[in-house]
Amino acid sequence: MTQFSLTDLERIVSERATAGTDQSWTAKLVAAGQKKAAKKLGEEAVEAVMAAVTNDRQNLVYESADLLYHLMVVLKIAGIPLQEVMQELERRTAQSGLSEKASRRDP
Ligand SMILES: N=c1c2ncn([C@@H]3O[C@H](COP(=O)(O)OP(=O)(O)OP(=O)(O)O)[C@@H](O)[C@H]3O)c2ncn1[C@@H]1O[C@H](COP(=O)(O)O)[C@@H](O)[C@H]1O
Repeated sequence: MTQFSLTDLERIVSERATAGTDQSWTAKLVAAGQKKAAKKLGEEAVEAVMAAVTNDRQNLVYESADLLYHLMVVLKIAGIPLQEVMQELERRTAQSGLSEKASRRDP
């Protein structure tokens, strides 16, 4: 069982964001801007979806790692701390997804 967490990844992304662009993919993406980073996030999401629908377990693990990493880069560029996302997830634990969906439905 690994001790590595998204908080560790957030710290690494934050540290690498200001590294030399010839030495760091993170720095390169951050320098390229949100449009490029978000595009990469979308590509990795599609790759994860493809792995899921083809039941490619090993690739789904690999693409999920790519997806989470690129999400951390996008959040970094947007200036959104992971903590804020976790707070939103925590807030949602008060209600099931189905009842939340029902509450949004037109009467
Ligand atoms: N987790 C990751 C991680 N996951 C994926 N990637 C990189 O994401 C890039 C995108 O992958 P693709 O195959 O889609 O890239 P590509 O086809 O070459 O991309 P294009 O040029 O076509 O846009 C690759 O260069 C991967 O190496 C990552 N790069 C960095 N990290 C973490 O960030 C740390 C710092 O990395 P650097 O910022 O590169 O020092 C690493 O030690 C890791 O912990």
